[in-house]
Amino acid sequence: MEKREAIDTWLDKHRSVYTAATRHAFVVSIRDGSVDLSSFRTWLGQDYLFVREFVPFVASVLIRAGKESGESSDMEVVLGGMASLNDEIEWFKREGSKWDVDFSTVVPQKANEEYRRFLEALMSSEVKYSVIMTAFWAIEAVYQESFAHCLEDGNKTPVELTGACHRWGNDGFKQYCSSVKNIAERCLENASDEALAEAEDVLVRVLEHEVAFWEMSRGG
Ligand SMILES: Cc1ncc(CO)c(N)n1
Repeated sequence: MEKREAIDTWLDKHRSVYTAATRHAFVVSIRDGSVDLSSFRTWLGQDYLFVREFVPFVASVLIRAGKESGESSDMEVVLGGMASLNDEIEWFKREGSKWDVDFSTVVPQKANEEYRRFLEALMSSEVKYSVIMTAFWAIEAVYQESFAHCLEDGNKTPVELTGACHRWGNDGFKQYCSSVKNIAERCLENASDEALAEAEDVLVRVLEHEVAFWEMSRGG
C-alpha cells in the first residue's frame, strides 16, 4: 500500500460510512431548508455536551503533540484547534439562549455517552500518536465536510442556521483540518502495520460514532 495516502485509501475503502457521516439526513435537511427545529435544538444540546468532553481529549492530543511529535508545528496546529474550541463554547452558549435550550437540563443520550467513552479510551498513553491524530482528524473533518455542504452553491439553508454552518464550514476550519490530516499522514508514513490497522479501525469507528450522533437529532 502507498502509505503516504493512507487516509484517502481508507476513505475510498469505507466510502459508504464516510458518506453516511458527512451527508446525513439531518445535515441535508439543513441544506435544503426542511430542517425540523426541534431536531436542531436536540443536536445543539447534545453537541454542547460533546464539545465539553472533547476539550480534555484535545488537551491530551496537545500534550502528545508537544512531547512526541518531533515537529514543533504539530503543537501549534492543535493549539489553534484548542483556541477555536474556546470560541465554540461561547458560541454554543449564545445559541442556547437564542433557541431556548437550557444546557443545564440536557441529559447526554446513549450515542453521546458512547462517543465520550470512545474518546476516553483514546486518551490512554497506550494509544499511538498516529492513531490519535487519525481519530482527531476524522472527528473534525466530518463536521467540516458536513457544514461546508450546507453552504455550497444551491443551498437553501435557513439564515438563522448559517452561523452553525460557518462555524465548521469556513475556509479557516477547512485549512486547519487539512493541517491535522497532514500531521496524521506524516505519522502514518512511518507507522508499523499494526498501528496502520489500528488507525484504520479507529477512523471507521469515529465515522460510526458520528453517524450515531447525527441520528440523535431524529428524536427531536
Ligand atoms: C459530534 C461532533 N463531532 C465533531 C465535532 C467537531 O468539533 C463536534 N462539535 N461534534
